Amino acid sequence: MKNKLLIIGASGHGKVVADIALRMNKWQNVAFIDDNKNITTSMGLEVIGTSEEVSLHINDCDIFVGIGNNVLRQSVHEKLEASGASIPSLIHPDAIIGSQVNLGIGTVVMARTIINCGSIIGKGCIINTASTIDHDNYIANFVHLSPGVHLAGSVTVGQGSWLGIGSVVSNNVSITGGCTMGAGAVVIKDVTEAGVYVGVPVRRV
Ligand SMILES: CC(=O)SCCNC(=O)CCNC(=O)[C@H](O)C(C)(C)COP(=O)(O)OP(=O)(O)OC[C@H]1O[C@@H](n2cnc3c(N)ncnc32)[C@H](O)[C@@H]1OP(=O)(O)O
Repeated sequence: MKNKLLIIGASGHGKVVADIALRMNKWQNVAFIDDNKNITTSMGLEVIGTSEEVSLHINDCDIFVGIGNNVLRQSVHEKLEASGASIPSLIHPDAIIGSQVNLGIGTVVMARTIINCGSIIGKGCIINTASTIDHDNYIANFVHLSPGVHLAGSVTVGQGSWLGIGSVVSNNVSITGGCTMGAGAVVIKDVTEAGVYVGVPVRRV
């Protein structure tokens, strides 16, 4: 671990990421990188350059991708990882993490989230505010669980899927990669084809 943290992305999601990093109190300095040259500060923190300049900071900073879009976050994260960057995981002090939970690098766990025992969370995931992941879930890489998502026991969510705000998944259900579940969706059976799903119970749109 380094004593500086650089967050790639200074807009909405990046700001929440920075807030969590500051509350963790592990880094002496937290700053942003952003490709919008008009943004010079965010959250009172300095924006020190664009993504082209990230390589200049790899030796002296931990680096975290604070980009909400799953595809873009995956692409930036994978380049960083390949270049040997030190990528932390970030956990809000008010999150509750059970025993035998594994969290991948580049994953952020936001306030009031609960992850119960035996769950595995991949890398580059967003476990957003007040979501719950019950026991023995498997969340693959680059998934976003929006605020207030509730996953029952033994749920699987495949790579890059995005579950919209307030969506709910029943126990033992598996959602394949590349899915979008709309706000308030309820998933009661396996979803085996990538696509956009909405409603209670979900239908593909
Ligand atoms: C901190 C944060 O902000 S994290 C981000 C949280 N944000 C969210 O959770 C947003 C989730 N996004 C949604 O729910 C979106 O509506 C999506 C992604 C599911 C669909 O968006 P689009 O692809 O633009 O679809 P579009 O708006 O054209 O809707 C297609 C159809 O699905 C319906 N639909 C869309 N969303 C929903 C929903 N959540 N529940 C029920 N029906 C829905 C529409 O009414 C429309 O139906 P119709 O064809 O009968 O008219």
